[in-house]
Order: sequence, then C-alpha cells, then structure tokens
Amino acid sequence: MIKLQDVCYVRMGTRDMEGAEFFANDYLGLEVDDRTKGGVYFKSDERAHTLCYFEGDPADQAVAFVVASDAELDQAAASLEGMKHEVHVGTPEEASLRKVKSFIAFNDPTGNRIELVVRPEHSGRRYHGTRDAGITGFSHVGLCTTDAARDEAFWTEVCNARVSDRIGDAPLLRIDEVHHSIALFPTNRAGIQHINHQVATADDVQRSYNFLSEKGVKMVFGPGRHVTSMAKFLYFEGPDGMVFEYSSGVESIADELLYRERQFPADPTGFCGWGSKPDIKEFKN
Ligand SMILES: O=C(O)c1cccc(O)c1O
Ligand SMILES: [Fe+2]
Repeated sequence: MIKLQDVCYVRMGTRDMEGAEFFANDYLGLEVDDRTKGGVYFKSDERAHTLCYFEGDPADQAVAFVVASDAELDQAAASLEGMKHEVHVGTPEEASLRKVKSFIAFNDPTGNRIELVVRPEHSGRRYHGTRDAGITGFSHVGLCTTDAARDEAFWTEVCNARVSDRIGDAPLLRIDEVHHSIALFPTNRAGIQHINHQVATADDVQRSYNFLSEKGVKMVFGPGRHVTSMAKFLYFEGPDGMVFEYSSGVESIADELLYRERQFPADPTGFCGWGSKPDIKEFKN
C-alpha cells in the first residue's frame, strides 16, 4: 500500500511563461518564490512552493504527493513496477528542481503523471500574495480519468485514498481528514482537470469573483456551494485553459469509522446547492 500523506505541488509546462506568471501572481494571487532558468515557483502557504510553471508543453503536467521516507519510496517503486507501471527514479538534479530530497514519477492508469516525493522543502517565510486573495493554501486537484472505476481502484487499493463521496461516477478521494485531496472526473483525456486553493472565507470567494470578472478572467462555475464538501466555491480559467478553483470551508472527516460515502447526482445539483451551473466540460457529463 502506497501511503500518500499529502498533495504537495503541481508542475505545468507553458509556452507563455510571462503570461502564466502574470496570471498566477496578479490574478490568482500566488507569490513568486523562486526562479530557475525555465521555471517559476509559486508559494501559496507555508511550503517552499506548491506550483511550478516551466517552459514546455502545456500537456506536460504532474501532481506530486508526499510519502514518509526513502524506504516507502522504494517500496512504492517496487509495487508500481510489479503492476507494470514504468517508474522513473528522479535524478538529484530533478529532485533539486522540485525542492524535494528524492522522488519517483509514474503514470496512473489514465496516464496522469504522478510524482511521489520525500521531504519537500518548507520555507521559513509566510506566504503573502501581491493581492489580498485570502489564500490559505493549495488543497486539491481534479484529475481526468478515462475509466472512473479502474482509477478509483488504483487510488484506493494501490494507494491509501478513501472515497468521501461520488458525484455520478466521479469519486472525491481523501488521504487525510480533508474531505478530498484528489477528485477523478470522467473524460476522454489525461491531465489535471482543476487546481484548488483554499481561501479563508466566503467573502474572499465573492471578492475574487468581482475582481477577476472585472479583469476579464473567464468564469466557468459559481460562486456556488458544493453539496459534497459544503465549501463555497468559484472556478475560473487560467493559462492554457487550466481551470482554477477557490473554495472555502471544506469539511473535515474527523471520525473515519463513523463516516459513510454518499452518492450525489451527476447533474448541476450534485455540484452546487445554490443553483449555479458549471461551464466545465467534465462537470457536465
Ligand atoms: O468540494 C467539493 O465537494 C467538490 C465537488 C465537486 C467538484 C469539485 O471540484 C469539488 O471541489
Ligand atoms: Fe475541486
């Protein structure tokens, strides 16, 4: 069993570094923490970085999860190889580009690039964005799935994820007490489907809706309220068509033994309790 401790960062290629940096800094509200040739690192919480844009193909995307030790990393590599997943062991240079001690990379059954990392760097500095977006941290990713049942089994049987809820066949998966850190949305491609940052309050959600709308950022869902995690949310489009979500008030599942997963309908009422309708392909199946 691969024990994922936390979702750690996302890495995304872009052909328009300047545009991506402008969006992440001025609009999304992240903080530029570091630059290397070809890469910009963004901070959203106490960690050294939670998002990296690099010069490259926008289809080149990876999501990282923390595991506890090099011993667990080796075990994970062995079990993935046993299941015929090709495993890349990160070189020291690649690890240093990710600000982690060591890592491996592989594709999940849909073909999403997943990195397992040991000892990701934290920073002694607090995060503060250039605008007051109210971000409290990077929190979850939506991943594309070409077979929800198969990929749910991968994340829950090969890894330690548990189903918190399902919307249609899309599982919201937790790896700790947070309602979900990974969500799988059925579609016909691989890749990151959306990137979530938590914001402190519902005021921050509404404030960003007005701020970003005025800037001409394309709103794709909300403001609304998830009936699953109960979070108030807003989704909008960033560089290369990536969907970003702010949400506030995601439920905690404190007592694993008492919790039962729930089924919600795969229509707008399964996504929003306020009647907002998504303009996001994977939420409209
Ligand atoms: O927070 C949620 O419950 C949620 C539900 C559907 C889709 C999402 O992206 C979510 O974050
Ligand atoms: Fe989400």
